[in-house]
Amino acid sequence: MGIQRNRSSFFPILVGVVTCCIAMTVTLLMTYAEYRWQRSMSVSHASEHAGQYKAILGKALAENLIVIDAVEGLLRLAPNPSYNDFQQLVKPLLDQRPTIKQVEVAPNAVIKLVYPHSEDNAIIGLDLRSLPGQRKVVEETIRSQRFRLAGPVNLIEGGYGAIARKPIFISPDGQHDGEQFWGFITLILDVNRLLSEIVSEESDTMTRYAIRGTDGLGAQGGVFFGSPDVFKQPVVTHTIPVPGGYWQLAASVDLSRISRRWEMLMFSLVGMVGSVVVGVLAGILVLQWQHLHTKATRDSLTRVYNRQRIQEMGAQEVQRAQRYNHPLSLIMIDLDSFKLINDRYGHLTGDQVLQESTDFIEHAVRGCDLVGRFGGEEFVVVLPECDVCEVAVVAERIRFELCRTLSIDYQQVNLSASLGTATLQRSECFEDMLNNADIALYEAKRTGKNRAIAFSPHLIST
Ligand SMILES: Nc1nc2c(ncn2[C@@H]2O[C@H](COP(=O)(O)OP(=O)(O)OP(=O)(O)O)[C@@H](O)[C@H]2O)c(=O)[nH]1
Repeated sequence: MGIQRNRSSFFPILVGVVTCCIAMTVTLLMTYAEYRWQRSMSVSHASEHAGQYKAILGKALAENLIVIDAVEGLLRLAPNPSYNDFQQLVKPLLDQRPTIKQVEVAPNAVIKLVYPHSEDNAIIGLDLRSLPGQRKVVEETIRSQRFRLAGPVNLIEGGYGAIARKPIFISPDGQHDGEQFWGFITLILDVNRLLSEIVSEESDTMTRYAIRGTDGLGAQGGVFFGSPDVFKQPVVTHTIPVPGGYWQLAASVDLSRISRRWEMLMFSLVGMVGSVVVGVLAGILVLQWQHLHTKATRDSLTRVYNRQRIQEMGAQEVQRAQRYNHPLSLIMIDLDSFKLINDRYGHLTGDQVLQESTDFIEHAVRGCDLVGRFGGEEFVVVLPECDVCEVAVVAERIRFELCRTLSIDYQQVNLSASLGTATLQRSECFEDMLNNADIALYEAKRTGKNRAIAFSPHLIST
């Protein structure tokens, strides 16, 4: 009985802890699902934007490079155009293309026409082959006859730009494509401005973009926008064709930032606190339920089963015993002259006697026997698997346990009890057993108390 009580007092704690663990597991799973969702959102956001940036950059480059075709058309018509003619053609084109810093025409690789022009323009008359940094590229461009986009590099005229340099080759009549190198048409592109679309739209701090491919070398070229780290674990890469090669644009998502986002931290924190609260509430609920259940089934003074519960359980035991043809017995116990105890020592002492008597009864029976207070100073014990001989032994043991002098508040209280026993017969119900035990108990009282008497039919007639 004692072990059962301990177990039931641990039960609310167990339910609370298990509920808390389940809630925490659910929280962790939901946090992980949220992390996965955020990650896939970030990746698709990065992929979508990278695709847009590729399109924007590709379009901007194509629009800018058209200017070279326009200048080339002019040169084919007039191989030695005046600055005015050159300016009239180029000015409106550059007004619409702010990313072009400069247009240069360099017959035989010597810069002659520059727009926008300034009087002290130091580069007029400059032979491109004399520039240590560009000499190799210039010569390679003439040799390969390839239109190339060099850089981005720091420009001698200041700033950071990419140089789109187209070598022009003419036929002997000077009008058409041919074998003879004529010179260069060069566009200087303001790369920072060109990339401003990306820079300005880079508001999402988790997504980072980078571009590499200095001199059109693609994956082999240097990184000229963003961090090289982006190329370590990119979620998407795009190729942007440029004259003579390609640029490579990549996007990466800083996944560690997702788990550090305040929404995620709040979600986890609220989930954890919520789990503890749910666990505590579940424990309290079970405790309340246990309390109500105990109130409904236990006697408040002695904590053994109350009359209603012992009758329910007794009826179940009768059904079980009859179904499996097993023995079942019942003992009715009545403390002797209890009124006298109350009158002499007071009700409080009487209550204590009832509590101690309960302990003695429980001590005298097996753990599987059911002990209940039937009312007043009357107790009932239901004994499954106990036949007429065994119940006599148990009844005697209880009588012996209850026949003693109790010391309560320095007062000596003499205690004894009378007992009536009944053993289940074939067609009886639990009420019949109670009646029979009561008849036997009455006989025990009548014949001098402090004794146990077994029911037999002849007692009915006496
Ligand atoms: N202290 C206390 N007394 C109770 C309680 N329930 C019933 N009683 C008292 O128990 C006494 C029972 O008295 P009786 O029915 O005359 O029985 P008795 O004095 O034991 O006499 P016999 O049964 O013939 O031995 C009454 O005085 C009731 O008031 C209780 O919960 N606490």
